[in-house]
Amino acid sequence: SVYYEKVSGANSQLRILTVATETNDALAAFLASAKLRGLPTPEPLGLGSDWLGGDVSRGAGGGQKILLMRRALADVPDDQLVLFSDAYDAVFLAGQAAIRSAFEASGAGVLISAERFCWPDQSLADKYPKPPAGRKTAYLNSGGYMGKAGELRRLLNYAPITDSDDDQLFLTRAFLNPDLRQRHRMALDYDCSVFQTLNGALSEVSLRWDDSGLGYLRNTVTGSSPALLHGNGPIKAEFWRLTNYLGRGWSDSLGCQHCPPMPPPTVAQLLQRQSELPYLTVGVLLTDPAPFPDLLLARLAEQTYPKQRIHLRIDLGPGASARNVHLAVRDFIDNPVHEYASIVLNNASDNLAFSPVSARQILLVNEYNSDFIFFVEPIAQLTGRDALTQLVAVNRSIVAPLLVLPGKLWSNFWGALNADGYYARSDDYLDIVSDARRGLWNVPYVSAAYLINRRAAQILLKAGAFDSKRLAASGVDYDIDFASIARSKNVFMHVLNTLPFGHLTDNSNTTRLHASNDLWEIWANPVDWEHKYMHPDYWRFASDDAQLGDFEQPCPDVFWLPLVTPSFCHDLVAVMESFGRWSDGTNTDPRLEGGYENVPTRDIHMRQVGWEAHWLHFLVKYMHPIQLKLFQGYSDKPWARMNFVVRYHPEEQKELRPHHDASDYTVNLALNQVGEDFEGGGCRFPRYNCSVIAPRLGWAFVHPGRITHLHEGLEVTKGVRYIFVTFVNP
Ligand SMILES: O=C(O)CCC(=O)C(=O)O
Ligand SMILES: [Fe+2]
Repeated sequence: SVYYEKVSGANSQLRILTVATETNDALAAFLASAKLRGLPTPEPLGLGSDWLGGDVSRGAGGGQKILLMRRALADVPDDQLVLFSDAYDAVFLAGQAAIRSAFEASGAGVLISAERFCWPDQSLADKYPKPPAGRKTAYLNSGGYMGKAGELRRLLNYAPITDSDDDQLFLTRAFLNPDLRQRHRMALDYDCSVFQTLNGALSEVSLRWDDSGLGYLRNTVTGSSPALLHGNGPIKAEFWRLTNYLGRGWSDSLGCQHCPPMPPPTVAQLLQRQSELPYLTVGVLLTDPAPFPDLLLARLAEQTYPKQRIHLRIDLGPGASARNVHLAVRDFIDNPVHEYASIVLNNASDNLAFSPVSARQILLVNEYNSDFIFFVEPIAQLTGRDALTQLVAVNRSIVAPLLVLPGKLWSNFWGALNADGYYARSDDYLDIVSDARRGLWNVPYVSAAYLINRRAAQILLKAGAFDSKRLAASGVDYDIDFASIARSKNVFMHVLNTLPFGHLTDNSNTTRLHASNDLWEIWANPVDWEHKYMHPDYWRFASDDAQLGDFEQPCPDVFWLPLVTPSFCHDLVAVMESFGRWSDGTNTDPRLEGGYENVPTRDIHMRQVGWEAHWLHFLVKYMHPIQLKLFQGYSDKPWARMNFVVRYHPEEQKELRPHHDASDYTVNLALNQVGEDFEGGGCRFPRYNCSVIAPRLGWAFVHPGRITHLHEGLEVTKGVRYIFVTFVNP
């Protein structure tokens, strides 16, 4: 746990030195961890200067760190206690008293971090002294050491070193020299009392939380609670994952410690202080095919973040060249109620080179005035109205709202990486995806929708993250490439699930072929499908509570049922009209087995437009529960050979003579509106001298097909009447 102690004088203050040639999220995390533990602010050496120490993630290097330390120590009083730590992969887990007493207990003049692996010169491994029994951290790690300034200064000057020499080799050679080791009382921190290296030690550390919810580690081998955790070597993703729990993030007993304690601000509150709010560019990247573009845009328009602070950009790429995408965008742009700071449509449908990455690049180059850029890909559906507000409030380099494919474990973040840099499941992945753990999570990969702040965008742009030529040459997936550049630049990616923000759609089978592609999504994306196409009142009639008596009967044993939305009706008519091959309404019908239709209508069968299986699925999923209520004891799953849209028109077919249907029961669904789209029409049941003459859009009436329910289609006198007729269980 943490100690907040009284500091008696300047000399007794520990000084923490680190090397950081640039500021970034990793340095910020290091500094924040020191602050959280009440430690003096670490002093970064070399800020703003060029890093000359080589790429230490690939090979040896880092001598510049030693040189900077020598210079910094030159005028520090001899007996000042100094701790050195790497800056970009370390966090403090304890305060000054714990560090000081662990150092004193070690009896060392210079206490140095120890690790599992002998690096960079493995041939030195057998020159090392044997560690105490049971300790596996036998080798020196130069990322952390401490001692009195005088002792450190003398040690670091024992031999010449250059910027590009290896600092770990430099300290190793000193340690392996018995004279030097003794002279400076050098000791490796085998007990991990101060320094915990993580590489190779993941299974030896266990997460704990103190009573206040502050996270720390217990080393289960040594029994210590190390003061400084170092994500040395190739363990960065695991290291940063652990840090989600090592501050005041999420704890076992308190859960999410930074979730909004109060309800999020209302729209009115936001509007009141909107002039203080940062500007956002929202880039909607409709570059790939994806279902429900209309829902995506409508949900964006529902966001609480004030539109006056949003520059909206919509990019249409060649992959999204479907009729419904273009219609959705046109409807949205034409809607005069939007009050965005600006709104621009970039129609690049004909530009085959236009890709998600080039769309991002164009936006970033052109939109540097905004404080943040929010990229949305077409598979992201932001149902949570506060998503943008919350993402801006957490103010990170990159932050994604958690989006999960409904009913699946597929999401827009990864919790861990495998050795090749691809997906691996972290221990906490399922808890985060299921919202069992809510919070803000530092993760190695995000996709689909995320907010980038301006500083991070500049770094990534400079690093080539949006360079489509480089990307094409690399052959790597855009998202994976982007995340790996962000990681290499210490631009942190977070995923936020403090509130429900939305979900993903599955676009792996999305078609561009039809006039209304979303109808085809009934299997792949049932959640949005129901939202778009099921009548909102349907669920009341399908619920366990509803009974036969709850259904209106316009005629005896003819039942009204709210079934689908106006969008469904509109989309189905569009499919039929764009297909266009209406039957001629004569008795000869080559589509039928016998080739003869006794009571012909001018119609198109579902099979002809490739939507029969979808409708049969609909019947089983949505009509069966209704059937059980309307026709008690008749429990067979519904099936239908005849599913067709009829078109009545005064100059084509205008009516249908009295007949029985080839069905046990018939579903007759009104696809357009009497009074608006046509006049006349309706269905008359002569036995009861009763007609259904005011069909309701999206409602079906359901009636027995034979014996008692002889019926006729009444004359349409003006306009066009469309109905969708299904003969269930012929
Ligand atoms: O026009 C109507 O509503 C009746 C249609 C009909 O009975 C049929 O197509 O079998
Ligand atoms: Fe009929």
